[in-house]
Amino acid sequence: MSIVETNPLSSRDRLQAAGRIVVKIGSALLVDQASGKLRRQWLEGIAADVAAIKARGQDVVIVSSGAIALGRRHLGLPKGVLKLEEKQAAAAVGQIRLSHAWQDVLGEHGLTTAQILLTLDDTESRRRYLNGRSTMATLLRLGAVPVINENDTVATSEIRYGDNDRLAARVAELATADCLVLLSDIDGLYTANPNTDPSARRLDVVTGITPEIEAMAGEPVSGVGTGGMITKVEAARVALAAGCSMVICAGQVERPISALESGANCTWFLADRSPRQARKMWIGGSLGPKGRLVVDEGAARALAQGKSLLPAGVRAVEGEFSRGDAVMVVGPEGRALGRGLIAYGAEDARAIAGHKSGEIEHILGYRGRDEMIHRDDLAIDG
Ligand SMILES: Nc1ncnc2c1ncn2[C@@H]1O[C@H](COP(=O)(O)OP(=O)(O)O)[C@@H](O)[C@H]1O
Ligand SMILES: N[C@@H](CCC(=O)OP(=O)(O)O)C(=O)O
Repeated sequence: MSIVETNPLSSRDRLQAAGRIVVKIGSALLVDQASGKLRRQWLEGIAADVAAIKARGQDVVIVSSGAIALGRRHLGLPKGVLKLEEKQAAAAVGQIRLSHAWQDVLGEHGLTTAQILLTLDDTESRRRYLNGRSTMATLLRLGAVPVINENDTVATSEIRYGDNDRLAARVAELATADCLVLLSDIDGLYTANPNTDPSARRLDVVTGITPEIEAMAGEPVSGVGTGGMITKVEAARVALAAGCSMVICAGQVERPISALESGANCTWFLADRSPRQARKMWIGGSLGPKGRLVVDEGAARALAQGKSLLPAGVRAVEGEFSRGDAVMVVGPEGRALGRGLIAYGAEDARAIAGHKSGEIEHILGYRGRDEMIHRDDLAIDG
């Protein structure tokens, strides 16, 4: 049975223990349904919450919906379901307003906002995923608050996440976050849709996405947003697999994250591994290696200590592969040491093998990564 009745740790403990938190905000919270206008005061409240988390030294990434809901009014589009091209046009108009609003409210707290618009391809294609990951890591290291949305204007139906719950889970994975907060119009997952079933009760904690949990979420709903509970449960599946715990709580209150920390109702979906462990399991287990790197004794020792693989320690590069592919790493006597995602294609890897990282730019004509395989992208055996 995967449903636990009580939550041994408080939400405050869980949120404060996280190094990196992704907060997903649905359209219905950001945009007033009747007027189609931005809910400015509410936005100021959430900005204050974000600033408080940042002040504790934690990283925050925001996944903000609302571009379509905000843009449609300015284009004079009718109420009701829009055609895809109308949604795309509305998103183009709404996104710029949404980003400005975030910049204003976060700027009040001295925070720098960074806009990232993603398409499904950006997280599903390994190469683009690695680029996104490294940009995200750099922004966070420099103290910015990334505000992310789907790039609705270019994403057509086959290549869309379609809802920001799943996008948020992919972002949590991309950012190696350990906590994903879904601010919703409801305070958690209920045993059935509480709007139609008065006997439905809210779960405090879920530890695995079983068919029973999926059945509770029911069918997707539509309104100003998209999704419903099923997309949140799917998001939980992705987040938990990435070692990121997820919480659903009500977002309508003035400072929803403060409210959560003060004990507001919610449902926690608890991960059973850390994001780092999850990533290593994924690299070690599910990716077929496309090539082999033979490393020297010094590099083998460094890898065993959890360090990155530098080009200087690579003696030979075998096989054909692209940047971001999985490769085997073997020691000087051919002993398998583990696997990793390589930062260079085969040709460039051969060119820089045996050279110091400082020579990369001179050899390749561009300044690539210092590491052949970064330690976060390595799964070393034993
Ligand atoms: N088992 C369930 N528990 C909670 N809500 C459910 C459940 N099944 C369906 N729902 C519906 O899903 C809605 C939340 O999804 P949605 O409105 O898309 O949220 P958001 O706008 O925050 O993304 C709830 O308000 C409720 O109507
Ligand atoms: N990317 C879209 C939002 C899609 C979406 O999932 O909305 P919601 O269900 O309100 O989180 C937009 O900005 O309008």
